[in-house]
Amino acid sequence: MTNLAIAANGLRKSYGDKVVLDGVDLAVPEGTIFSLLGPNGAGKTTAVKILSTLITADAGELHVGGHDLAADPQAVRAAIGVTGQFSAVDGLITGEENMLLMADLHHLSKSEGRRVAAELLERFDLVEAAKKPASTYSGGMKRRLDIAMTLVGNPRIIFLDEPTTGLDPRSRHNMWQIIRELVSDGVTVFLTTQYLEEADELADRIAVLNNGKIAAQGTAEELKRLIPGGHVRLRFTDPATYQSAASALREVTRDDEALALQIPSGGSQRELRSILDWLDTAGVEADELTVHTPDLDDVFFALTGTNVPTQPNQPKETVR
Ligand SMILES: Nc1ncnc2c1ncn2[C@@H]1O[C@H](COP(=O)(O)OP(=O)(O)OP(=O)(O)O)[C@@H](O)[C@H]1O
Repeated sequence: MTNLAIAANGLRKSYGDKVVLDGVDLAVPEGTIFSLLGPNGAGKTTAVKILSTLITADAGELHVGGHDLAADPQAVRAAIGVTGQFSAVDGLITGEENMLLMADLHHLSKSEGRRVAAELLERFDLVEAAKKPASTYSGGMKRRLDIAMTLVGNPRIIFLDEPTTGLDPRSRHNMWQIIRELVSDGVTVFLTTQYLEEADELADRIAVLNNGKIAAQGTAEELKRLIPGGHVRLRFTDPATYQSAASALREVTRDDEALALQIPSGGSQRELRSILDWLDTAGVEADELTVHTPDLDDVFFALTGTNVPTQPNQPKETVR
């Protein structure tokens, strides 16, 4: 059996009357990336704070790194690293000084601290900036420094709370590469994100948190299979043309308001060709044809009824 880096059973947390986590079960195998996905206020940060010992749960059996969270929080702390939405970076001192401070906190000797700091600054492409105050760093550089600081203690499990929120696309891709490299070294990553694309790219398993409960859990592919498949959408501008197309193509879904028809389709070339042939035979000429394949956005919407921001450069429909 695979060892679990993180295991939660029946995790509960309320603030006053507000139930934030309402019996959450999580299982994260060692050396994998797990993504907790949820809209704003779903309780992602609360889950991270509990699992990283910053706050206590009201109920639940929780193990991190094989240690019981309630009985041995100190051992959990020694096994983990946390990079939160609010970074630990001190802007008044340089990147290098931040790293050395971290090395001191981990009781490394002066020479060992210097060696580790130099190695990590190099790895995260911060050598040139190392002697500059961290307040002058870009958002992406600050996040990289933050992760580098987290790695000083050589943690086996890392919690990354929304690590790419606010970063530009290139810094986001850099961060993804860093996360992949961490996992290839055997580290377990627990990642929270509002970006479906990010979970899709990185995570071995994804859990969707909604209203304090896990709405669904699985690989990206498994989650996509939970919702109805793709479709071809035909849009018309002339109501009469729309009506005659709708009666010619009887087994399609109608959207009378939008003058649109939807034909179920997996989106393969073969299927598209046969749909086009069918339309030609029926004499249907739509003003617009779009192919829609289900993605995590659809899953998220179906499960939570919430739209979340996607990347602007990710068109999910191809317009002819
Ligand atoms: N210390 C606190 N006292 C009272 N309510 C709190 C506290 N911390 C969080 N909450 C509430 O708990 C809910 C979950 O918050 P949490 O920060 O875990 O959500 P999140 O999923 O991380 O959201 P975001 O993506 O906005 O960071 C929110 O409604 C929040 O207002």
